[in-house]
Amino acid sequence: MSLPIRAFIRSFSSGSIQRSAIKNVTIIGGGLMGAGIAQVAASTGHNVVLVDQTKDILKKSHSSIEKSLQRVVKKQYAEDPKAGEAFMAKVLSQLCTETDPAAAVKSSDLVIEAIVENLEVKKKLFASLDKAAPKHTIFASNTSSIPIKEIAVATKRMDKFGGLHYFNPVPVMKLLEVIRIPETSDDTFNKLLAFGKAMGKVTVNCKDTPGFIVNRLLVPYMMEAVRMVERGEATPQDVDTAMKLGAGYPMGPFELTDYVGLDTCKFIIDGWHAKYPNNPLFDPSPLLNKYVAEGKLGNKVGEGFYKAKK
Ligand SMILES: CC(=O)CC(=O)SCCNC(=O)CCNC(=O)[C@H](O)C(C)(C)COP(=O)(O)OP(=O)(O)OC[C@H]1O[C@@H](n2cnc3c(N)ncnc32)[C@H](O)[C@@H]1OP(=O)(O)O
Ligand SMILES: NC(=O)C1=CN([C@@H]2O[C@H](COP(=O)(O)OP(=O)(O)OC[C@H]3O[C@@H](n4cnc5c(N)ncnc54)[C@H](O)[C@@H]3O)[C@@H](O)[C@H]2O)C=CC1
Repeated sequence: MSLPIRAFIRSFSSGSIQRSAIKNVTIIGGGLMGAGIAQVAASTGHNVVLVDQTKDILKKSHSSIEKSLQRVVKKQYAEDPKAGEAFMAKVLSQLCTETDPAAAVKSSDLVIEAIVENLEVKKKLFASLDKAAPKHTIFASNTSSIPIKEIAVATKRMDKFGGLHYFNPVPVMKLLEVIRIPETSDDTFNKLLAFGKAMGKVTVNCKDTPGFIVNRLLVPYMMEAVRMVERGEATPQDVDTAMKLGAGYPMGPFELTDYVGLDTCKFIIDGWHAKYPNNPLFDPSPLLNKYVAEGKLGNKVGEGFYKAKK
């Protein structure tokens, strides 16, 4: 592990991370992102309720959190396994699961939504949460590509609405994009920034523009790599090798697409294409569509452009 990541993870357990006004956090969606956000929020002293549609899904979320925590603890507490066990028990004791979103937000200071990248589904969820959550509760979406304002209009608390965009894998990636819409109050925005810092993340302020900062640059790059293969100019393997060894990226664009999820990439690009049909950077890709139609969604299902390593 590189030193900065080690120091970052160490700060979880040493209590050196800043505190924020937000203590009780509800995370809706226990997939790739929601599980990671829940893990880091609980590791940094927050009480976390993780919500998904079924108990079976939540069992998988819990076991992925345990595995990821074990990776952290194995390295962090290599010389003191007992303290590692205590840390892990403490983190897990601050995390519970729930299938009823309305029950899960009853004493929540902050709700972070990390469900499927679909505007209508997100709006429906937030409209119902708006009725169930206390007045003071702040709402945030982890959307990769949907304008925050288009989600926020489903609620009557746009002043308490913003975006918290995390990066995969959440326990390792240090960045958090904090997005405000014109209606977001200064108080809400400052609380979101403080919460991000309390989670040990470095925050950047973003406007509600397509893809915020990172995805506006990263997704067109990933899509152009797919188009390069569609045009028969190179193989995925050669593109990945080239970008890792020639540009110093930790993963090539095809490895990264498998890691993010081909379905998520398709949701992003299709959404942007529908909104900005004349921008060639947002053109859909027949090859990506084919893989998604075949159910090759990436590492989360065992296969995408590559077969996932066991
Ligand atoms: C789509 C969106 O909206 C936004 C997005 O998220 S875009 C995607 C952004 N993410 C990226 O770009 C990721 C790019 N890839 C990387 O940075 C790296 O390949 C990686 C951090 C994922 C893995 O790093 P690696 O060196 O190849 O592998 P690995 O050795 O397994 O992991 C590095 C360290 O992180 C730790 N780690 C990796 N995944 C982990 C996880 N899920 N939980 C806990 N620890 C983890 C490992 O234990 C390892 O620690 P040591 O160095 O102490 O051994
Ligand atoms: N995959 C990535 O690298 C990143 C994804 N995101 C965004 O995070 C969100 C989630 O993405 P992933 O975690 O990758 O998806 P995922 O497919 O791994 O997980 C989504 C989870 O949400 C659950 N879900 C769906 N509808 C629900 C509902 N109405 N109520 C409760 N749970 C529901 C699903 O059962 C699933 O477990 C998306 O908006 C995505 O764009 C953001 C950053 C990175």
